[in-house]
Amino acid sequence: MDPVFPRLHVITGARRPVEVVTAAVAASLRLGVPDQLAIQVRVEDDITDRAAFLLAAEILEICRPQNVLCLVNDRLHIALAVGADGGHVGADDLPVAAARKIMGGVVGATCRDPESARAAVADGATYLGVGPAYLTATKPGLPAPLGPAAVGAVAAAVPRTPVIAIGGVTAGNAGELIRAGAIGIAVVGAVSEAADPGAATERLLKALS
Ligand SMILES: Cc1ncc(COP(=O)(O)OP(=O)(O)O)c(N)n1
Ligand SMILES: Cc1nc(C(=O)O)sc1CCOP(=O)(O)O
Ligand SMILES: [Mg+2]
Repeated sequence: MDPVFPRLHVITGARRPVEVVTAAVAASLRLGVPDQLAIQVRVEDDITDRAAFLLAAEILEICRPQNVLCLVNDRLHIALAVGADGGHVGADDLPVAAARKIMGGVVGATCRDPESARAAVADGATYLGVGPAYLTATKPGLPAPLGPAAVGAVAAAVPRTPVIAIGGVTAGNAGELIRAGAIGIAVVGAVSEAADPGAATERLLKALS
């Protein structure tokens, strides 16, 4: 497992993504841990590639000078076009092996059980997003929450690969996911919906320290 793989992944939501990313990056700098933060640019499916490209390019410009990892969800052609550090794929996206073929950098893969986790790692995944850990209103249609024990079972199946727990994660429940075996967490609402996204990022980073 890479010891410097970021432990807090802030995923953009529909609301004020650039403002949220700016605040999150600034918070990581205040705490002196920009290498512990990753930003994942995630847009809804009805957003055009052009708009997604422009957003990803703007967000990469905020992240790169500060050594904050910048990933793009789903649209690996956009990750490559802007020169992001990598991308994240799930069941409806490019297969992990195909993503690995075209992406030299980080490839994240969504997995919900030990078997698919082992397969994703064999196919070249750098890290796994495992969830939903808890109930979430951010993405409809997800399976029932796994809870910390099932997240831990996935992590135990791939001991050399960072597992990032996602879905309903907050500063209050992050600790039990880490104790269960996740190396980190990914959040949308806990930062995007916060009145103060910078303060929310600080709370999450402190919960992981
Ligand atoms: C870190 C992380 N984990 C899981 C996901 C979900 O990816 P996916 O299943 O492809 O769903 P969408 O995000 O594309 O709707 C993620 N994005 N990040
Ligand atoms: C995009 C996404 N994927 C999930 C999965 O389990 O695959 S949960 C999720 C949404 C995470 O948002 P929030 O932090 O607001 O719960
Ligand atoms: Mg996807």
